[in-house]
Amino acid sequence: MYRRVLIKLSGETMCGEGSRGFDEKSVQYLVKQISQAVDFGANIGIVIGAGNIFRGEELSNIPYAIADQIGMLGTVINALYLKGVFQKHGVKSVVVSQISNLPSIRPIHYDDINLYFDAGYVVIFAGGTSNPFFTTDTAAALRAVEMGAEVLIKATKVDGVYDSDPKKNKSAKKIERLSYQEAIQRGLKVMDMEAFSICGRYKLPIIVLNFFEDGAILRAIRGENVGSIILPD
Ligand SMILES: Nc1ncnc2c1ncn2[C@@H]1O[C@H](COP(=O)(O)OP(=O)(O)O)[C@@H](O)[C@H]1O
Ligand SMILES: O=c1ccn([C@@H]2O[C@H](COP(=O)(O)OP(=O)(O)O)[C@@H](O)[C@H]2O)c(=O)[nH]1
Repeated sequence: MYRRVLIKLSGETMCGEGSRGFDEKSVQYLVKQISQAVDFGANIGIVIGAGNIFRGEELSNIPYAIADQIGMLGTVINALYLKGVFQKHGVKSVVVSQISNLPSIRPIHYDDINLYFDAGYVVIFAGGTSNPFFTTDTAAALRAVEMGAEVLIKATKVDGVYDSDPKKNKSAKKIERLSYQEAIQRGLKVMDMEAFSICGRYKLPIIVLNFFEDGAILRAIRGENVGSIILPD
């Protein structure tokens, strides 16, 4: 089992695949998946994307750096939304970020993160890496290392790593176990190369699983075989 886990959630977990905004049923499902992990006793950190609101690449009429800052603000919106629904359902959480000092957001302090976990809070990291030109996959890898996670779970729309994009190639084959090096060399685009590289450097395992498979996150945290795992050689 894993005791300390960083879960990367796509923004689309807020609304359902291919949709936009927030959908009550999707958010209920999300709260259920995270509650299961919290009730199991794991320390949970979350990095959430903003694909349900805005991705920088969607705005081609303004400079990338500015579009990406709008994207990062989207992650702050999602983090606060998540905190709100967690609160409603009795899940204790704290939002931390370096890019926003709103009344419900705290700055990131390493010492405090341990205190939050000791007190049973879910820690939601908002604002990506704080830098344009990156994505929340890279933010997830950085925050996972910073919070001392034992594993990074990428909860996404496919049930693992394939030899090519399974959404585009129906005969793609699943790879249940691989190394960071292999993921980078073969250009497997389920995650950013920067994220693979950071996790590889700090020997942090990555599990890629299907968020829409009920209970998959909990099973992965319990140490069961779910999705694909990326490990050192
Ligand atoms: N080799 C691969 N194995 C699995 N998925 C892949 C691969 N290459 C591309 N993908 C695609 O990557 C997607 C996950 O990445 P991304 O869209 O960034 O997810 P998220 O929105 O969860 O961050 C999958 O839905 C899949 O279509
Ligand atoms: O460190 C970061 C993280 C995110 N973003 C911006 O925020 C958007 C939303 O993040 P992401 O695409 O990772 O969301 P997801 O696909 O996971 O929902 C990105 O498209 C980028 O524009 C950024 O500039 N720097």
